Amino acid sequence: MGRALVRALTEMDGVAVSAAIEREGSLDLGRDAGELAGVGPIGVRLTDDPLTAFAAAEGVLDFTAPRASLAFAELAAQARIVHVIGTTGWQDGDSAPLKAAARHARIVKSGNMSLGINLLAALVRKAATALDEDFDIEIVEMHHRHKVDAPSGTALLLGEAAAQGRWIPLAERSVRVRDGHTGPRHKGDIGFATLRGGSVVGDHTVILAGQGERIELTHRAEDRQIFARGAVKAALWARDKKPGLYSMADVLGLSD
Ligand SMILES: NC(=O)C1=CN([C@@H]2O[C@H](COP(=O)(O)OP(=O)(O)OC[C@H]3O[C@@H](n4cnc5c(N)ncnc54)[C@H](OP(=O)(O)O)[C@@H]3O)[C@@H](O)[C@H]2O)C=CC1
Ligand SMILES: O=C(O)C1=N[C@H](C(=O)O)C[C@H](O)C1
Repeated sequence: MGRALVRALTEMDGVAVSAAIEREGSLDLGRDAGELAGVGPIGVRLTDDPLTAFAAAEGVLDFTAPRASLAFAELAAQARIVHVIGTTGWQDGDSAPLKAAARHARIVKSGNMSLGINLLAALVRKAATALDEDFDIEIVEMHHRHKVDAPSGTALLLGEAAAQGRWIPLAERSVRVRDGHTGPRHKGDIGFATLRGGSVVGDHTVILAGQGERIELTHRAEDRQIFARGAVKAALWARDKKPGLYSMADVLGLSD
């Protein structure tokens, strides 16, 4: 995503790359971020010094790993800047430190930065409300072979939308793995299925399966630039907002 973000930042108006961060020891440190992203040199060399980078920036676009994003949120709070978090794979205990950082930083966090998925989430919420528990909800996702977390952040976002539509807590009703003699499906559960392989950018389908009929709502991401452009849009949106924890639905005007 780092390369996609640099490409988006060089293509879009009103933004510029002030720094690009890699981990200590990375072989790419010192290389030009634009050259790595395939857009030619932009005069910004990869650094492993986030403190200096954050101090000089108005916002940070962060697609890394939960531990790194938590550390970056603390730095964004100290620098009082915008922090856009696309990272997925969060654990239960991660939300408290993020909320603490959002007292000073303007944080936009979403498992998916695309317009299409956030619109799909709104449709799923509506469908889950309209169709009662006689319609079983299952969420299927497929991603490229390099993805390390499951279910995807997007699948969980869509599951949350379905749970909101049904007024149920997702954590208590989600079934994330099935194996062996599982017994019959429990009415009202929200199931997840994960596929991994090849170069798939990101496919998500929410199935509402009833007796004798089935609705399938699908989004297929074809290009990672949709996530990068969404992240830049989120940063520009958050620039004049108060400190807080926002979602991509807030950015796109899709929240209730
Ligand atoms: N919300 C959205 O719309 C989207 C979210 N994502 C999510 O973004 C994340 C990244 O995805 P992707 O780019 O494919 O993954 P990659 O593994 O290709 O990239 C993650 C990068 O973060 C770097 N990184 C990890 N920890 C640190 C650290 N402490 N300091 C500096 N750099 C660090 C990694 O370095 P190293 O290789 O050295 O570990 C790596 O270069 C995932 O969680 C993915 O699910 C992806 C696409 C869209
Ligand atoms: O790792 C990815 O590639 C993606 N991750 C996000 C997720 O976990 O949902 C968003 C997108 O689907 C691509």
